[in-house]
Parts: sequence; structure tokens; C-alpha cells
Amino acid sequence: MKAKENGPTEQNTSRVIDGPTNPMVTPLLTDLYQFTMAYAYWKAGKHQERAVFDLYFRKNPFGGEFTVFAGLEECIKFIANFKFTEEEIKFIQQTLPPSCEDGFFDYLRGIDCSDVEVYAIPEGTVVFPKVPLLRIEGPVALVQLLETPFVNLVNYASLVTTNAARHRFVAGKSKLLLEFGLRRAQGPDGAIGASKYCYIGGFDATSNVAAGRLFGIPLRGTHSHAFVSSYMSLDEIIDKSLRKRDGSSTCEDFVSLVQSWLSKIQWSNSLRGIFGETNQSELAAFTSYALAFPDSFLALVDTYDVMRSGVPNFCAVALALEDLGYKANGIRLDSGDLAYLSCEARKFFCSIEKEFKVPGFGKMSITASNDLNEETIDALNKQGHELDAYGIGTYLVTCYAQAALGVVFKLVEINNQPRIKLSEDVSKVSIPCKKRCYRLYGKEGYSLVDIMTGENEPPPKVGERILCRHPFQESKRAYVVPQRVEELLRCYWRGSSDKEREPLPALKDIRERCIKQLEQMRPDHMRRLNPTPYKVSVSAKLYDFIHFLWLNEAPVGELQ
Ligand SMILES: Nc1ncnc2c1ncn2[C@@H]1O[C@H](COP(=O)(O)OP(=O)(O)OP(=O)(O)O)[C@@H](O)[C@H]1O
Ligand SMILES: O=P(O)(O)OC[C@H]1O[C@H](OP(=O)(O)OP(=O)(O)O)[C@H](O)[C@@H]1O
Ligand SMILES: O=C(O)c1cccnc1
Ligand SMILES: [Mg+2]
Repeated sequence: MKAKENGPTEQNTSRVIDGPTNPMVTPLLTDLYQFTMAYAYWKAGKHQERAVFDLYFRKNPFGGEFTVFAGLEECIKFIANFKFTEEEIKFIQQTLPPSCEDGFFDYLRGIDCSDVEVYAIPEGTVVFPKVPLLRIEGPVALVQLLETPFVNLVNYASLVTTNAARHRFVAGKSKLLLEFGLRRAQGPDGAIGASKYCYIGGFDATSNVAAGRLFGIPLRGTHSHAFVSSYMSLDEIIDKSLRKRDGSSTCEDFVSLVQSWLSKIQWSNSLRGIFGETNQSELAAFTSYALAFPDSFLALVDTYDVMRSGVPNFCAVALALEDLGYKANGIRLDSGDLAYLSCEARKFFCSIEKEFKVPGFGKMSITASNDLNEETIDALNKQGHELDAYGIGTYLVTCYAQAALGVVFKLVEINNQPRIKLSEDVSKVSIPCKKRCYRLYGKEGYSLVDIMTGENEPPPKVGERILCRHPFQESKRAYVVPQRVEELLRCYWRGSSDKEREPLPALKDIRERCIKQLEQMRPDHMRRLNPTPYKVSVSAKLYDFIHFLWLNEAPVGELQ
């Protein structure tokens, strides 16, 4: 199957919205019970009742106090194209018991999302537990069918975006972050999703070529150990010529130029004695790669010995390139003590800059890879290092530190009647009613609190004191005088009508939103150790209503 091409261009300026990136995302990509419930609703004549569901999560991932919302675009692409094929209807018919009446399948044949409304927080926004990320309203049977695909599309997307954002936070703004996870991701969809959402979360580029093509994400890469170890000697290089960068002349024997630079380095005052004979097969590999890519030469230097072979060999090739007007890119370290080796490599580069008067050589880029994650990057920062870039795969894309976000989809209203789901565990009690959600900002520009209100309550006003209550803990409440009020839920789908609907932004714009949002977060919410929880609240009126409904629905126990 071939994924549909979405391209990096602005979506949704026209009336047609492409289907989901993954063609496996069809109306059948749902749990069986959604169909059995849909049948039971239909049988009871209840299927068209207007229902409102909230999609939200209960706890921030990775021990943190923030989450980045992602996956919205794919949800909208899904519902914009929601329609059963005849083949799919036949399959459902075979799957459900034979007693299911034909009329139900006629009903399925006729449905699409033209009667559904989706309000959502913009993709790339920093979000918090309990606040609806999406509010979906429509005929109850249909919206139930959407539950599983929506939760699926938001769960991993938000988790891996948050993971990427956390890696960006610990690495710092100035570092280049490369997503290298394709080979280790959970299958092709995991990999494509990881590349897309890590980019949103603040990564700079991916090694995943298919993702580069699908989404316009910048592609970056180095080379592998296999390339280095595939060379046996310099004799393997047949065409040794390299034209000067300005085209003025050609160096006929680039290999000899490299060798002469290697011996100059070896015998230079500042580097004498640091290394002896370097590995010549590695030198052959580097030389060969430089001949292929003289303008962007980058070498993996840890195949044999970083400081005794890889780095000196790299410098010899880089200096030969410099003679011909080319600037080498840098090195990649993929094993050993990355802090120590990066410092040693940097010293080596700086010595070369000084000794041979090559301006900028000391600033050669150093990339690290090898099972990196938040913790290792944090440890490297504490030790001090000279790394400029990180290539991160396994821990990032598999979300090794936390497997899932725990997104849920709960009924909050049907036929204008608010509904509640009770639980022994208070954190699992749902917040009823079709709601509006606002983010209130304080004097210093930081957001202070998110507040949910009933749909028909007047919105919070700038400069007006409003009581924000913890939804379940009576004693937790605060007055807030907002300096700015931002309504969080916006209309992204209003049936088939294009009017007054938010456009789906380009990937770059979602990424920019995410980066800006994270920069505006109060630092204590962001710190890795014991971050301060962000306050999520309800209005006094909604608080009273939740507790009224709670008492109404909870049976009174009897002690005997
Ligand atoms: N200075 C450092 N501080 C903390 N962690 C580091 C540092 N340098 C490297 N690491 C991490 O330590 C781990 C080292 O991996 P491992 O023990 O497999 O050795 P290796 O360097 O891969 O050796 P080899 O490839 O020779 O087996 C990696 O996860 C790497 O990211
Ligand atoms: O370590 P990750 O964060 O997953 O990043 C990607 C890894 O994939 C590559 O090698 P691979 O792991 O395939 O082989 P290697 O372990 O022998 O280097 C690369 O050299 C990195 O080490
Ligand atoms: O380009 C690289 O260096 C790369 C790509 C994928 C995995 N490991 C490394
Ligand atoms: Mg590895």
C-alpha cells in the first residue's frame, strides 16, 4: 500500500481535505465494541441522539508536568473522508451476528461526518490533564465509531511530540537534534509518525527519507560503521581527482594530498606524540566519502579508535579539502565516553586551527549518537562537553520511558443532558457538560491556570476576578484576575460546511507554535526534577454542577 502524499504545503485552503497519511486509517480501524454499540443504539432508535464527547488525558507523561498536543490534523483528515466502502460494510455484516437487521447496514452505508462538529485545541499547544483536547459532537452511534481512531491518532502523536520537546529542553536551544529512529520504531507507522511529531516537538531533521518526502521535513545523515569497515586500503580509490571548489583547477591526486596532511599533523609541534600510525582502511573510507561529498564531508570516527585514528584521519581529509576550497562539516561519535571524547576532539581541532592557521577549524561540528536519551544528555551537560548535535533513535521514538499517554474519550452530554462517569479513583471521574475552556495569563505573561466552564457561562474577562476551583478538591481554589484570556477550543470541523472553521496549519507552523509555547512556559513547570503542577480548574458554577450530578448519580450505600 502506498501512503497518500500530503506534501509540506498549506492544507485546507481549498475545500478538499486529503485523507489520513496512513491508508490503514479507515472507518474499520476501530474496536469491535463500537460497532456492537452502534447496532444496539440503532436497534433502540437512539443512534441519532446528539452526543458530546471529550477527548483528554489524565496524567502528564515522563514524570513531567506538561504535554504537547499533536495528532489533530490526522483526526480531521480522517473525519473529512469518513465513508464506508461496500466491501467494509460486507465485512462488518459478516462479523456481527446474523440476527443483526439489514437496516443497520443501510444506515452505515449512508453515514459520513457531515453532522459532526469538532472543537479542538490547536495542534502544537502545551496542554494539561483533564482539559479536553477535542470536543466531538454528533449522532451518538457515529461519534462512538470515531472514539478508537481518534484516541489512537492523538495518543502516540502527543506522547512522542512531548518526548521530543523534553529532549529539546534538556539539549538546549542551540543544539542540532536529529531523529534517527526509523530502524527501531514500532513498525512503519511508528517511524513515520515519530519523524513527523519529533519535528513538531523541536527536532531539526530526520534521517527518514520517506518522512522527508511526505512532510517536507529536512533530511540529514552521516554514514555508518559498515561504510568505514568496508574499505581495506587506499589502493581501492581509483579516481583520485578532485576539482577545486571554485573550479579553477583540479587536484589529480587527492589521496596523496590527504597523506601529506596526515604526516604534517603527525609531526606538528602541538600534536606530536598524540597518535602514531592511523588505521589506513579508515583513512581510505574517509577520503572516498570526501571525494563523493566534498562540500559536506562528515566522518564517523569511532570504528577503530577515536583519538588515535578517527580524529587525526578526519583532520587530514578535512585539511586536504580546505586546500581545495571546501569546508568539512564535522565528525560523529557513536561509542565511548561522549563527553570526554568530544572535549578531546575539540582540543585536537583547536590545535589544528592554531598550528596550521585554518580559521574556523576549531568550531568543527561534533555529533553524538548511541542510545541517547534525556538522562544521558543531562549527564553530559553536567559533565561538560563539546557536542553540537545529537542523533537520537531508540529512546526517542519508542518512548521508552513511557509506553502510552492514556488518552480517553468520555461522554459528557447526550440530548442536552450532562453525563458523568464515576470512579472510586477521583482522578478518573469525568467532568460533565459541553464545556468551554480558557487559559488565563498573569501579569508576567505566563499562563496561570486553565479553566473549564459550562458552555453558556459568560467567558472570563481581562481584569475581572474569577474564582478557579479544583474540580474535585473543595479546599483548592483561587481567585485569578487575568491579564489575557485565551479560548482554547476552536472549531476545526463543522459538518461539511467550510465556513468559520480553523484551517489546518502547515507542519512548520505547528512546529513554531510548539516551540513558542514551550518557551513561554514558567520554568518551574518545565524542570526535570519535581516540576510544579500546572493548575487546571473549573468555574464555581461548573464545580457545583459536577458535585450535584455526582451525588445524583452515586447510589447511597446501606450499612447493615
Ligand atoms: N559521558 C557520558 N555520561 C553518561 N553517559 C554516557 C556518556 N558517554 C556515553 N554515555 C552513554 O553510555 C552508554 C554507553 O554504551 P555502551 O556501554 O554500550 O558502550 P559503547 O560506548 O556503545 O561501547 P561499544 O560500542 O564499544 O560497545 C550509551 O548509552 C551512551 O549514550
Ligand atoms: O542509538 P540510537 O539512539 O537508537 O540511535 C541510532 C543508532 O543507530 C545507528 O547504529 P545501530 O544502533 O544500528 O548500530 P550500532 O549500535 O552498532 O551503532 C547509529 O549509529 C546509532 O547508534
Ligand atoms: O545518518 C546517520 O548517521 C544515522 C542514521 C540512522 C541511524 N543512525 C545513524
Ligand atoms: Mg546502537
